Amino acid sequence: MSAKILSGTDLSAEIRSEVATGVVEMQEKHGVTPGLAVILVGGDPASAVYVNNKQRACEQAGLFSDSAQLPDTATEDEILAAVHAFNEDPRVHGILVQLPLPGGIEQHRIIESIDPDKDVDGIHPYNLGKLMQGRPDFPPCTPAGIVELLVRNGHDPEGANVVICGRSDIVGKPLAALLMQRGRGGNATVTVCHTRTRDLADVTREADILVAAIGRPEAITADMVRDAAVVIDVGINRVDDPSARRGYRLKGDVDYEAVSQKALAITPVPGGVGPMTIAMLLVNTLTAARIRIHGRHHSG
Ligand SMILES: Nc1nc(=O)c2c([nH]1)NC[C@@H]1CN(c3ccc(C(=O)N[C@@H](CCC(=O)O)C(=O)O)cc3)C=[N+]21
Repeated sequence: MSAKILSGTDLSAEIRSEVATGVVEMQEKHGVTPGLAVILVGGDPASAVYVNNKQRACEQAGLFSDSAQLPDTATEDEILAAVHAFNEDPRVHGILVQLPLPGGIEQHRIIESIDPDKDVDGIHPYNLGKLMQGRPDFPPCTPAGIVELLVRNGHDPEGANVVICGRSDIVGKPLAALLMQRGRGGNATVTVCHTRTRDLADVTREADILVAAIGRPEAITADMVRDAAVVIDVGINRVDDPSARRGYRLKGDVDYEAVSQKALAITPVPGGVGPMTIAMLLVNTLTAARIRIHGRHHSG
């Protein structure tokens, strides 16, 4: 058997065009153009690629976009000042601070300085609290993208055993919360695995839906996957490849070749979860603009 490929490239294009329609409607009805600001600290080339992708996606969907690029020597106060400036900027509805921040910066202080109404990443404690209560305004982008990939491809997590490998604040933990909540994309039975999990393969083999968010290339091998499982690969590992255009290749956290022989469906890397993350960032930015216009209760 060869797994069906769940294309994030295709679905993200669909969602971005839905956002574009929403943007035009908002401009016509309210004269408002939703805007996103990205703050990038330091010169990590991978981060710069994502920031460029985000800005290009904004422009294509008709959103306003701005960015602040600070050197990796930036102080906490300088980063706080950049956040504050976008908090006060009326053209900006959403703010994303690219993580991780350089060592020595108190990441939580920066995140907590973001206006929760502009926190389109959904990582401010206020928004994470609402997520835990099953009423998120801004579901974190990568988890939200994974839920859309599942639901819109006919793999509703309701009643399924979902195993998530990885417990980060930005992927594993919020994804578990989304999948276990009541309502659309939820009602799953969720297990979260991590570096201290005993007999990991015994746990992953129970998964109807397996999510790999580990950050190590090909960590999930075929023997860890149940027949006909749906496999979601969140990994975006750069591995050296002198024959590649850029000198590296992207590899997921899943051994794609072997696992796709066994799975029912699988996301590729690149072209899977990555583009979905960006699409959901635009969705959340449109939501943030709606909230500014109508208040938190009518944000849909
Ligand atoms: N506050 C915060 N929020 C984030 O959402 C966030 C972050 N920090 N820090 C870094 C990670 C990573 N991330 C990606 C987004 C898009 C692609 C993406 O578009 N990937 C393409 C390929 C990109 C390439 O060619 O390198 C793909 O998978 O097809 C990848 C990774 C968001 N992140």
